[in-house]
Amino acid sequence: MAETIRELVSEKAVDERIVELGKQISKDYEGKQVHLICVLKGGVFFMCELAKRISVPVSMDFMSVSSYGDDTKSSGVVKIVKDLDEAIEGKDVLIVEDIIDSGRTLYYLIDILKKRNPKSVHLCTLLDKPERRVKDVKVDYVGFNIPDEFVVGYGLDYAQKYRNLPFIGVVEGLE
Ligand SMILES: O=P(O)(O)OC[C@H]1O[C@H](OP(=O)(O)OP(=O)(O)O)[C@H](O)[C@@H]1O
Ligand code: HPA
Ligand SMILES: [Mg+2]
Repeated sequence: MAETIRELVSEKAVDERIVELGKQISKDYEGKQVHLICVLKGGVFFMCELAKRISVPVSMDFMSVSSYGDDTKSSGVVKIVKDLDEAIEGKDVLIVEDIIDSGRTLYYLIDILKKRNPKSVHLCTLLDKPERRVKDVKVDYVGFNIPDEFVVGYGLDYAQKYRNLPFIGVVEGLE
């Protein structure tokens, strides 16, 4: 069977939810500057759209990490592939992710970032799959809770494809 994409969250619903999240974040960070940290590559579409909807001052930085599953030697530990350009000491950091699935990536990343003495660290994700959680991660802002299905679009890929879809879809017809 050929791969097809079934829409799970429409473009309109994603866009509207991002506006709401931007309003909530602007309220919560009133009087502060929020330092957005994008986890590449998946977080990039969401972070750009979210940043446009935040009305307090925003600065941005980017980080790339590689996660290793249970079947590899490093037992789920995250490795930094591209580090941040700037120090985060004293900053109000908001990590922006496309999805929290097992929680492994963020569990390790939050630990790494907290050691750099930011003023605060919070987490915003477009999608959360709570059923799949292996590592406990506190998520402060969630766009949508989704069921345990493999999703693509809005930054999320399947074998590097489909990141550019403007909606969230489920890949069907996988072997
Ligand atoms: O909660 P977890 O089980 O750790 O999964 C979530 C992470 O996995 C995906 O990234 P991936 O490592 O595939 O890289 P990408 O963003 O470049 O696609 C996603 O963007 C999250 O960062
Ligand atoms: O459902 C998913 N889709 C794409 N990438 C992912 N990384 C973790 N979960 C997912
Ligand atoms: Mg991915």
